[in-house]
Amino acid sequence: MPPALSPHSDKNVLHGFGFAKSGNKNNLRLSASLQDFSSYHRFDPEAANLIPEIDKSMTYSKHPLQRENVAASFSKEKGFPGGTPFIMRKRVRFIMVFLCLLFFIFFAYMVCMHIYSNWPTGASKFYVVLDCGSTGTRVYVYQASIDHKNDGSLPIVMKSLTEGLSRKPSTQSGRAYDRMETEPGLQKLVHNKSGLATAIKPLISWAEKQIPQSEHKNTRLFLYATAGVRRLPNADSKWLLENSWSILKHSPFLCRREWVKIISGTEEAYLGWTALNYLTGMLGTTPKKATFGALDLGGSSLQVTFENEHRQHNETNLNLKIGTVNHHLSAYSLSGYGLNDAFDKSVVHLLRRLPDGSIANPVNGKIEIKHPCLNSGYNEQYICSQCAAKDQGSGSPLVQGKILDKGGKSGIPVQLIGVPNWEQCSAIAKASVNLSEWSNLYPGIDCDLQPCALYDSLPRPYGQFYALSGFFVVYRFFSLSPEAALDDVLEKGREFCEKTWEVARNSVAPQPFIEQYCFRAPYIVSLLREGLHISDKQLVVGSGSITWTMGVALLEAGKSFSSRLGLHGYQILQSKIDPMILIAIVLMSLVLLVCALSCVCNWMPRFFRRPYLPLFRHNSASSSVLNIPSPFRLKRWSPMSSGDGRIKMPLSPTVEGGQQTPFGLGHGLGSSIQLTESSLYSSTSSVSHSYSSSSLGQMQFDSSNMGSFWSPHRSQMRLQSRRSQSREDLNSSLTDIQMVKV
Ligand SMILES: Nc1ncnc2c1ncn2[C@@H]1O[C@H](COP(=O)(O)OP(=O)(O)OP(=O)(O)O)[C@@H](O)[C@H]1O
Repeated sequence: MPPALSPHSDKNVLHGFGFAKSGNKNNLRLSASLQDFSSYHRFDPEAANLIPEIDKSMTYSKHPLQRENVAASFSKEKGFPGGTPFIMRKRVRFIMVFLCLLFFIFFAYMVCMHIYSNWPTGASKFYVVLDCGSTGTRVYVYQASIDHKNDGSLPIVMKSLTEGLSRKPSTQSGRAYDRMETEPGLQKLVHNKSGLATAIKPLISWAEKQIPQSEHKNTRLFLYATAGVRRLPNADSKWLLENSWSILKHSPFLCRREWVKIISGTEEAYLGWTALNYLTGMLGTTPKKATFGALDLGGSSLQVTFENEHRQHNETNLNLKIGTVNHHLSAYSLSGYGLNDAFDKSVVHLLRRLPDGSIANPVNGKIEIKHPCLNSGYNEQYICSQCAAKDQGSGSPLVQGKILDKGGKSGIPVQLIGVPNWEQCSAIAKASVNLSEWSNLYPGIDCDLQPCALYDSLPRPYGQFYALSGFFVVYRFFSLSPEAALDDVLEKGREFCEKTWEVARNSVAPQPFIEQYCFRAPYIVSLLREGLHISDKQLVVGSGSITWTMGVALLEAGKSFSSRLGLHGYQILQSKIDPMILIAIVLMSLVLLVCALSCVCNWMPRFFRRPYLPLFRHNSASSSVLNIPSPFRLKRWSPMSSGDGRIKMPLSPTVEGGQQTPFGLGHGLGSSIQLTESSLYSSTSSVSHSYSSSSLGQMQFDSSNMGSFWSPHRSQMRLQSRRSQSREDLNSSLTDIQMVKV
């Protein structure tokens, strides 16, 4: 107990409330609690212009001691050696508080985000993606959910729903893919409303069955068209998209007009790459792992995507940020390099070599083409899509006119006759790959010297690749394992070509394009080796489940989950915080909060300002207004026992006057001490903490317990009834209390 505040001091009695010396600013400052400060800041003696105002307003201003006491009591220069101006100090304090709170908010945010992002979420999201390819239209349904694994991988689980689709081995089923699809591709259904509805509606109905009905409304539906629709005239593709939208807007799913569109070759490329690297566990991992390049071979185009640190080719560059990881991609699409288009090119190639007369005078009205990649005995009509294309040399059409066959295929009908010859077939496959055959490039590209499927402006693929879609289809057709070498493909292709058409057709399960596999075998080998300069060592053949549609769902799910968590680009979704660091952050934020509250004690929650928390009260009595090291200094509180065994409290008038403890807990023991202090101290506080608004507030609480000691005094009643005590009230209270004491 500070001697200057001792109730036993004569000087204290003389000066009323323990202000031992009018000139002792230390002691005087001790008498003011934290709560006083902001209420009485106008008492600052350094703020000269305020003093006359104070003098005028204060009822006790004529009392020299009190006047001096007040001035001394609120002089803060003790806390700031050098006499910093009050406004400056106020600003510093404000900035400190602001910084503390800022840090506290930041740390609290970090902790919340960590907890929130690791919170197991049962909720999953569904996505429906319609892939309108050149070969057909398919629907994919994905279910996405969050799953935090501790291996640094992306915390999104993407599941493809395939209920009702039975996957059979290639010997039993010709269907290479595990998907719901309709044929032909949309590009063959221009201005055919009923055909379009037949192509789309069954897919939507199937998707509806995959997803719980309650989720239909919230399930996003996307229709993305690729190469087949991409190469249509603008008016035709527009018609297709508008009419597709008319069907889809009536579906139970959530669909917008802008989600019904043609995606560019580059988009298709990076979406496929995203799906591949997600499924192989390479996407967005921390630390970053080497990703796989993707070779996605469709019916019409080939998409090439790989991570490329050398970014000299701007038009193919793409920056993809997944989680905290940046991926610099090269992504491009080679139109006309898909399996179906490549076979078409082989027909064009042969057509070009026909004598002019055989085109001008077709046999029985049909142009006959002997194809070295067709089995003997094969003799079928074929609609050549590119035969009506302009001859690159002359600029004139190869064949005049264009017809639509029964299936809606547009092109020139030709009669294909199988005349198998493996060497010639391999040469035609190579010609289909060589860009100089299909462009005005001169001189032609030497496939041994440079990747002859690529323009100079396109970056050469490097690194490890997954060969997807069409590559997978060919491998599956020949029952090759994913590890099989390209020479194995050639071997199988040669064997297949040597069979008669009858034998060849019956050697596999019924499926489309059986006749083309004799060509497809040397074609994919030539495309990889000569067109792209990719060797066996760089290659793995991927499964049919890896499609760009999963990339759509994945990126959508990423957006949706990260925005739900208030995060950006999965950054925090991905971040892993060590539990020890987390604990440190929690502690740090609490310390900062306490610091902030200490700085502005008036902001301290009322709970902490209650007198039954002796720690705080005592502190305020023993420290200066501005120099409070810690509000929680328990050890400094020590109730004293009076000679008669009752509890004595510092500065307690009850002690001096031999007053009984209001709760009758006269024998202060153990845990009762605080309670006793709490009730007793209210009287004490009204004296020693006479400027404390919290004390005043406390007095209100304690009045009912104070019994006769306080109740007769009008001033005390006033104190009890008003929490926000004005200065005048306070002064008059002080005067009254002084009188009581006397
Ligand atoms: N279910 C299937 N069974 C057997 N082969 C198939 C099947 N679906 C497609 N194919 C073959 O695989 C090739 C590639 O098909 P895919 O679906 O990947 O391409 P697409 O999407 O139609 O083409 P693009 O993206 O160029 O428009 C097709 O040309 C076809 O020959």
